[in-house]
Amino acid sequence: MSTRIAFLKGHGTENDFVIVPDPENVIALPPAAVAALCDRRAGIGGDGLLHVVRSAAHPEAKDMAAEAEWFMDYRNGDGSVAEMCGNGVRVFARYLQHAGLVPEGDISVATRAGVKSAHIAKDGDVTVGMGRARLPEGEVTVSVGERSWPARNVNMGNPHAVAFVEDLAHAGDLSSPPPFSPASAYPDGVNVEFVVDRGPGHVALRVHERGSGETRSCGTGACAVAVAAARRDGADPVVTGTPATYTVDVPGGRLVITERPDGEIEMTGPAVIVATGEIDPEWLESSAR
Ligand SMILES: N[C@@H](CCC[C@H](N)C(=O)O)C(=O)O
Repeated sequence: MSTRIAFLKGHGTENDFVIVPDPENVIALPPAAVAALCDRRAGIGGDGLLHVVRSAAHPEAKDMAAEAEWFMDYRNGDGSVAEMCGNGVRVFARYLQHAGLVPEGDISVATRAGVKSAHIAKDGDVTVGMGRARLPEGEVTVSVGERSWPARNVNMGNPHAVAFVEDLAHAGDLSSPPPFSPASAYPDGVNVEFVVDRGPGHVALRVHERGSGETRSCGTGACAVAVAAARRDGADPVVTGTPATYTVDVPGGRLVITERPDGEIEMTGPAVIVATGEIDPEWLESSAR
């Protein structure tokens, strides 16, 4: 009889993940298997999957092993690979603490977008050092039905288009990717955030995530939104020397994002482990065919 495979389920502001601990990187997780695990009817269900691997055991993370013992091999719900997941890093850190693999306090996590630092509070929030935003030049437009909006191109390790709208309902059905132009702005697809103001330093978003559809939160998206809002509001902490903090409401909760005078972005929010279980390896193998 083959060995059963452990999994956990977790979420951060209701961006939910199947967590598969696999320290030595021996579990086969081709895109079809990931999509089957993330399927909400025929699988466990999740917006994405966190494959937990020792950095030294993963070809994409070996070079980061000296700085970070654990690698977040992140996959979208459709099985595609993404560079980074902000809510995922918080949940990943919470899992490591929950499993006794790291102490409370400060840890490092290797990702495809580099090593991220995380501060874990036992029963509270997790704060992640998300690195700096890149703001590629050029005008971008996103559309939903008959409506179009200018969008800010913000790269948080993964690509985002941030559009300020009058009403979040105008974003309509976000299950399919909103069209954007020019196509050259995002050769690998994009996560699209629609944003409204809620008050000074306070915004709310809806998001279409590349590879997952509309989700109830996106951590990198919230960071991209905070940076786009700051620039729109005339604030650039690197220039002014004053940090810019935005509260970002997402359908699944609230994140607080601060851009510091050195350009580094910090994201704080919840990270919850909700269940543990076992995957039937025969089902997993057949789902990959
Ligand atoms: N939910 C994530 C982002 C996950 C990756 C994204 N869908 C992509 O393809 O870039 C977050 O919290 O940042």
